Amino acid sequence: MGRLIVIEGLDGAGKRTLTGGLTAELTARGAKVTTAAFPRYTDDVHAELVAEALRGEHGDLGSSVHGMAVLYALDRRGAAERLRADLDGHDVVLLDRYVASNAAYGAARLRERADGDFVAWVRELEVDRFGLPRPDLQILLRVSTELAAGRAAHRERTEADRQRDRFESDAPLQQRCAEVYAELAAANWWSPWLVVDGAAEADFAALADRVLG
Ligand SMILES: Nc1ncnc2c1ncn2[C@@H]1O[C@H](COP(=O)(O)OP(=O)(O)O)[C@@H](O)[C@H]1O
Ligand SMILES: Cc1cn([C@H]2C[C@H](O)[C@@H](COP(=O)(O)OP(=O)(O)O)O2)c(=O)[nH]c1=O
Repeated sequence: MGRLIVIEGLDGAGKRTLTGGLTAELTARGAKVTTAAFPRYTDDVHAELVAEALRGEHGDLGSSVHGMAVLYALDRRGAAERLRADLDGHDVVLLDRYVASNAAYGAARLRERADGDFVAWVRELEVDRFGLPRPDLQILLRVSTELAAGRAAHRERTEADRQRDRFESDAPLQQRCAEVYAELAAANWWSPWLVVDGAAEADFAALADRVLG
C-alpha cells in the first residue's frame, strides 16, 4: 500500500512546481510515484461544471458555496476507485489539492473558521459519506497572499490556460483562505500536516524523507 501525500496552498503557492520536484526526487530514490491534480477539469463532468460555473454559466450555481463544493467533492468521489488502485500499485501517490481545498476555500467564502460548520460539513460529506482515502500527510505550502498573487499573475501572463478565476483574484478572500489553511494544519485536520515555507526554494531531499515516512 502506497503513501497518499497531498499538497495544499493558495493559487500560486507553488503546488504544481513542488509536485514536479518531489516526483523527481522520489523517483531518483527508486520510489514508484504517480500524481493527480484536483479539480480534474478535463476528466470529470462535475469538474467541467465547476469550470463553467466559474465562467458565469449555470445561473446562480457559481454563487452557491455548498453547490460548488458538492461538485468538487463529486469529482473526487469519481476518482476514489482509481486512487485506491494507484495506492496499491505505487509507493507514493502525490495529489495537487484534495479535500482540504474544499474546506479552506468554502469556509473562506462564508467567512467561517476551521472549527466552523462548513469545514465540519465537508468532512461529513467527503470523509464520512464518500469514504475518500485518508492522506498519510498533508503538506501546506505557506506563502503570503502577495507572493502567491504575484506568482499567479506572472504565470497568467506567461503560460497558456492558467488564467485566474474570480475567486483567485480576490485578495481578501485569499487572505481568509490562508488563515483557514493555517488553522487546519495546526489542528492536523483529518490527518497529519506539515507546513512548508513556500517563499523559499523547496528542500526536496528533506521533504522526500518526510514523504517516505
Ligand atoms: N519556490 C519557488 N520560488 C520561486 N518561484 C516559484 C516557486 N514555486 C513556484 N514558483 C513559480 O510560481 C508560479 C506558480 O507556481 P505553481 O507551481 O504553478 O503554483 P500552484 O500550482 O500552487 O498554483 C510559477 O510560475 C512557478 O514557476
Ligand atoms: C479541488 C478544489 C479546488 N477549489 C478551488 C480552489 C481554486 O480557487 C479553484 C481552482 O483550483 P486550482 O487548483 O487553482 O485550479 P487551476 O489553477 O487549474 O484553475 O478551485 C475548491 O474550492 N474546492 C476544491 O475541492
